[in-house]
Amino acid sequence: MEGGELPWLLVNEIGGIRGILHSHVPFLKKHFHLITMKEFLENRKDVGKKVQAIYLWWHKPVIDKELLQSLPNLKVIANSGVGMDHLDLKLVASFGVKMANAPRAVSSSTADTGMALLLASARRLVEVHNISISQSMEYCEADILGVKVTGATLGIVGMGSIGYKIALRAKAFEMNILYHNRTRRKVQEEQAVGATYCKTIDSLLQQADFVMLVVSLTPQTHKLIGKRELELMKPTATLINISRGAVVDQEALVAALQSGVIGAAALDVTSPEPLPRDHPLLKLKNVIITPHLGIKTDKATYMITEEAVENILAALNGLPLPSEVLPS
Ligand SMILES: O=C(O)C(=O)CO
Repeated sequence: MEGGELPWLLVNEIGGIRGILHSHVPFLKKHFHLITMKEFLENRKDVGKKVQAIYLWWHKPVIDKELLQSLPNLKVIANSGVGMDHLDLKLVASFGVKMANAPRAVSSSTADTGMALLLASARRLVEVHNISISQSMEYCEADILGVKVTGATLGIVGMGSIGYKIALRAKAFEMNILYHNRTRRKVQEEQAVGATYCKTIDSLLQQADFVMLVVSLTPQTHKLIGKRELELMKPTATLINISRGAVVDQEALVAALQSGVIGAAALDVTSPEPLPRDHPLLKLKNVIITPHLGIKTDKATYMITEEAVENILAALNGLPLPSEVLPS
């Protein structure tokens, strides 16, 4: 690829499972000269000097010391999502490289995914769909009673922009909303969505019919929900995870679901992703698993690319990045 005066942007690949979407390429090409990892690896020395930015799509390419050392003019890495747990922020910053995520583009679609899982689990949509398309016509008589969402209590763990959008949606479903967050939201913000702050996660777990995990994965939230926490939940409660698989102790979750410690789980994220085909979670009737659907809508993914471009251009022009992420 030849690229006039445009800055060089490295992406993992174009298309494929871990590649940027074909439909985003014309927009990216307006601003950058695109280089794939394959092209970079074929001519590491010449290409490496030219790359000024990386756009990470679904956590790829992997950013390690070796790659950073091969890109002496790299200024910025933009991530196609909000979670940055796949990046060693301190390492990247030590190379003088700025980082940005895409919170504006992500929050609504991820909140929709959370609500979709809540509703699908409550009304056992996957189970009844499977019965409906099976040969058996006796499904009307089957004992498939769901959980009433209206009036039920939702506990949101993590009240950032995604958590708050979930609360907005849950309010429309007339749910009682509890939340736990490192810092309490302003009273006006709580009132706007009718959410009550729980100082401890334990009290939220004890009261909620649905617990929705929306925290970032950090050393503090790793296995935040383990055996003890699951045992605090109601035996009828549903755990919904749209954050990261490692926020939950998965072995403890399997045991809790098998023994009726909790009622059900709906998981958009697991550890690892995807789960091995023989994993016990895949065999449980009271579990719904989606493949990290998160932001995946046409509009949201396009907005993510727009947000990434905005951040990259700001960094290359020496301006403040709209969604800069700093190492903590
Ligand atoms: O934004 C992210 O990090 C996501 O995982 C969205 O699902």
